[in-house]
Amino acid sequence: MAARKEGECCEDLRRERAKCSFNKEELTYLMDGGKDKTLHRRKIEDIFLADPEFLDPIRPEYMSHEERYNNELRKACHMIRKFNENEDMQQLVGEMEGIRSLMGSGLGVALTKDGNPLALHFVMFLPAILGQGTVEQQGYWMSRAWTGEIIGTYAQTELGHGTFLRGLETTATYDSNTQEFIIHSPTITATKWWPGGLGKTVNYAVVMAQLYTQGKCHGVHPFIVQIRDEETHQSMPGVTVGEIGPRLGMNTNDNGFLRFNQYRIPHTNMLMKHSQVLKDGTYVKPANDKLSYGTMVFVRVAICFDAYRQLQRAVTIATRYSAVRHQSELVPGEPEPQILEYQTQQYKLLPQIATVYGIMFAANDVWNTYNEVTGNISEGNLAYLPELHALSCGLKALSSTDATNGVDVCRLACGGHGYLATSNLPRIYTTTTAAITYEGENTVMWLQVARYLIKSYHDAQKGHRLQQSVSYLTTQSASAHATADLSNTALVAAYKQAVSVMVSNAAAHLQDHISKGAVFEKAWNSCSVYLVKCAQAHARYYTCEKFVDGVNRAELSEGTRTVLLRLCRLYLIYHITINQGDFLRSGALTGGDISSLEKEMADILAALRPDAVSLVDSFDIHDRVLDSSLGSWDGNVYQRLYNEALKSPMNQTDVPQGYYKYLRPLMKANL
Ligand SMILES: CCCCCCCC(=O)SCCNC(=O)CCNC(=O)[C@H](O)C(C)(C)COP(=O)(O)OP(=O)(O)OC[C@H]1O[C@@H](n2cnc3c(N)ncnc32)[C@H](O)[C@@H]1OP(=O)(O)O
Ligand SMILES: Cc1cc2nc3c(=O)[nH]c(=O)nc-3n(C[C@H](O)[C@H](O)[C@H](O)COP(=O)(O)OP(=O)(O)OC[C@H]3O[C@@H](n4cnc5c(N)ncnc54)[C@H](O)[C@@H]3O)c2cc1C
Repeated sequence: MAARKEGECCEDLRRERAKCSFNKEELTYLMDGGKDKTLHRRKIEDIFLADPEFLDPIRPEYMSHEERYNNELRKACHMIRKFNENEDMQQLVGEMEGIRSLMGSGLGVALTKDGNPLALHFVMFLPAILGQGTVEQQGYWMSRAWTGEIIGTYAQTELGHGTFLRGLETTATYDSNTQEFIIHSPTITATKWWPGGLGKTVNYAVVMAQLYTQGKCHGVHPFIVQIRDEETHQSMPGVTVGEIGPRLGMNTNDNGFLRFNQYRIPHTNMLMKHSQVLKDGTYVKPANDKLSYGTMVFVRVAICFDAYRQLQRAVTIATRYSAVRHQSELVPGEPEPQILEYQTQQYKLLPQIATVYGIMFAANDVWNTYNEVTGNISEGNLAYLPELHALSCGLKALSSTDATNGVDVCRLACGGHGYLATSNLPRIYTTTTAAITYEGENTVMWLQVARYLIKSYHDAQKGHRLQQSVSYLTTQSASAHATADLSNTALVAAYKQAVSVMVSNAAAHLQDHISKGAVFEKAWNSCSVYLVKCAQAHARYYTCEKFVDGVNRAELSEGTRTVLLRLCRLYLIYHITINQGDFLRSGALTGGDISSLEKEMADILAALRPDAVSLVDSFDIHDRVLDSSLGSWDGNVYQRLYNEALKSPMNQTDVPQGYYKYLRPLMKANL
């Protein structure tokens, strides 16, 4: 593949690549999960990227909203057809994981650009059927949905409520006479608002609605609802559906609105894996009423993978550009250095490379936990559900925040050119930041983690055994850091101690408010800024621990392990230095420790500097997936910027229409 061949690059990048101290392929294999998987991924990329159907006639930024939607829909449908029509392709791409990569942050971002109208079908509609449907329901709906015979989305959020699910207003009232549910939107705020693909693309949706049967409300449950006619694609009688208008980014996802007027669906359309309504209207409770939130748990875990892949792209662009860009003088009279020579630039970029690995190791761990816990749930054991919920909320919030901040740091690190659409950094940013809001707004996610931490803290006080991710709340004490041990193990212990003290302080603050007469919920609100900090510190500790474990367990040659250990060390130290107050106040580290760590960080930046370009090369991102004038493999930055500017439709004529209509009359007004 041309974009990966050595030798075809500018002199700056050639020299950078010659300095590489480790085996790049080893890191690529580590990220993909093994050599076979890397080869497999490259093969799929080669097939899809060679297909001219996936090319855009012009940059999507120059198209109208509707043209952009049609262009992305064309490519998304071609992708599904290519997949369905070819058995070899199905074998090659694989099941859910492969198709998710085609639709999402892997290869998908090269095939469709600013949101994929079919993404929610694969990311949430199919998982909702699998996670919430009975075996018979899965058999019926999956066979139709998998091939694209029907297309669906996940319609939960309403105009009035996104976060507070118990406040959703859409109703599903069971009529035992006809054995139907009546779906209804009683108010304007009950209008479903935001679901991807809902506006114009889908003909079905999993609708989350308050279930009423035998005169009683049983809370939010999932229903498969037909939105549009399968032949004409017109909206069904009793259904009003449309698109919600332009957004910060992801504009071709056709996020939509949806209202129901006493709309009837068959009894069989309630997804009944966890709770049931019998034909006579009797309600059968689930083992845990939060099981109907399961689709969100799955997607929160998946978001962690999207987050680091977006950051990988941004930091690849910014690092290569920083090796090609020369600016200012480091030493008066000497040639202008590559901007990557500036320590401040290294401090912007190298921690982002480390963050990619930190999130990756933690995400892999949560993914394994997700599979274990869902396996247990299917056998009736729900003991680990609260821990999984807290981990998935915490890591979703940490990864989307870190990736968004990191992408913006990369954009800023490219100076003015990073602000250009052709750098692709603006689009990567608008896509990444959306994940802070969707699938559970991050502050709300942090507060869920804090709730779990405080509960666990109180359990520990009562002498109960804690689940593994919070077991440190039993064992750590607030004793001052005694030794000069600053090994990775000692730093992870310091993270644990800092959170442990913070959680115990938060519990004391809560108790203080309660002692003064506040009800628990009001006391909680009064402490919530600090509670969020506890949750963030916990998620950071967890990520640090998984990073250290991940590097220790990886099978790597000496040189590759050394570079990965440096990144790991940088990650541990970086977050200590930017949150040093937590470590000092808790007594986990001394001022002297932090000074030593700051010095060490400067040394690590210098040690990693020669490997910077090779580190991002090892992410192995194809030029078409990067889609950036600043970040391509060959480093031919200036020519690409110029060529892209020439393609602007405004440059197809010398004098614009606007000149004759507006400018000339103004300029010649006094003649
Ligand atoms: C390509 C583009 C892809 C884009 C995809 C985007 C798709 C979407 O955005 S879909 C919509 C996503 N929406 C959300 O995520 C909504 C966020 N809100 C929520 O999840 C919940 O309402 C939440 C968690 C905030 C609070 O729920 P609520 O029912 O009020 O529960 P609450 O009273 O706080 O807690 C009750 C208990 O349930 C637990 N709980 C809450 N959620 C869960 C869960 N998912 N699993 C297990 N337990 C849970 C709590 O921990 C708590 O436990 P405990 O009492 O032991 O402490
Ligand atoms: C790009 C995109 C795609 C989306 N796709 C879908 C989709 O496919 N399907 C779907 O159903 N939904 C979708 N959503 C909706 C998304 O899930 C919600 O926007 C999200 O859950 C946040 O809810 P909200 O908008 O009601 O925000 P709000 O809850 O109103 O949040 C507003 C502010 O209030 C704060 N706040 C709210 N509650 C609390 C609390 N308890 N404690 C402290 N602070 C609080 C928040 O932190 C935030 O600062 C999408 C959203 C976006 C942006």
